[in-house]
Amino acid sequence: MSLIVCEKLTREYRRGENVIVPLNELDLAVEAGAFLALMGPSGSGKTTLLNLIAGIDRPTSGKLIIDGTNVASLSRSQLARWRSVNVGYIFQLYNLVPTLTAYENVELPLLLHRLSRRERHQRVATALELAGIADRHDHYPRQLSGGQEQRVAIARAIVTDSPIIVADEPTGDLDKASAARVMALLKQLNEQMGKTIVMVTHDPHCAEHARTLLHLEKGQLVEAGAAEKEVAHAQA
Ligand SMILES: Nc1ncnc2c1ncn2[C@@H]1O[C@H](COP(=O)(O)OP(=O)(O)OP(=O)(O)O)[C@@H](O)[C@H]1O
Repeated sequence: MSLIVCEKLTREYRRGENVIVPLNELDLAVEAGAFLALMGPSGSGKTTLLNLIAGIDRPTSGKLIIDGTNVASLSRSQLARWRSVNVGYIFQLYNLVPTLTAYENVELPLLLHRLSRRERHQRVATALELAGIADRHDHYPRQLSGGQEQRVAIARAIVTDSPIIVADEPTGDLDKASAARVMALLKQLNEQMGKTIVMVTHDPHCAEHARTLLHLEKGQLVEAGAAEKEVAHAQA
């Protein structure tokens, strides 16, 4: 069975008389271990889909089954708990807490888990090490470059060892070299640690690192990309 299954997944927003439908009866299956890039024009529903998969938002209708759990049926507190175990989120602008050090930012998601201080320390140290940013553990976000901030954010996303990582334009604000480093890191997490990654990107160079490429338009998947991409990888 697929790890993530969307069936007629729909999200509507109502503003007075107006109804916006960023996701419109979307069907999608993502296998465990996939590295999926989502592309599409602005407003096509990419972030909306990511937020639903991450359990930050809830669908208006349709099914969203992740690892056998019908995420839409969970209560708010169950969803928060589910999210803290299952999904790490990487944002375009990092979303680090400015008053906390790199170490403390990475430690934050673990405070929702029952762990001893020692276990927490081990996990934070491992995540910082994996993200290649351990030497900056006591720096505050303002003392870091964008690329370094994003690596701290990646450490925060992996510290709970969740099986799924979602990333919303993770290199959108980075220079070429930092972007390449972040993409190499995501690839490593996918290939060596088996993380399932769903990434939104506008950058074709970024999308090339993924194993499957899907296009969204007006809240629906449009064919093209996926099959070609799979073939290209198979032949590589
Ligand atoms: N909370 C909200 N309330 C009302 N409308 C929303 C909300 N969130 C998103 N939308 C609308 O849904 C549509 C899709 O937004 P979404 O952020 O998913 O697009 P996107 O494909 O990620 O775009 P971009 O590439 O510009 O980030 C947009 O028209 C947006 O204005």
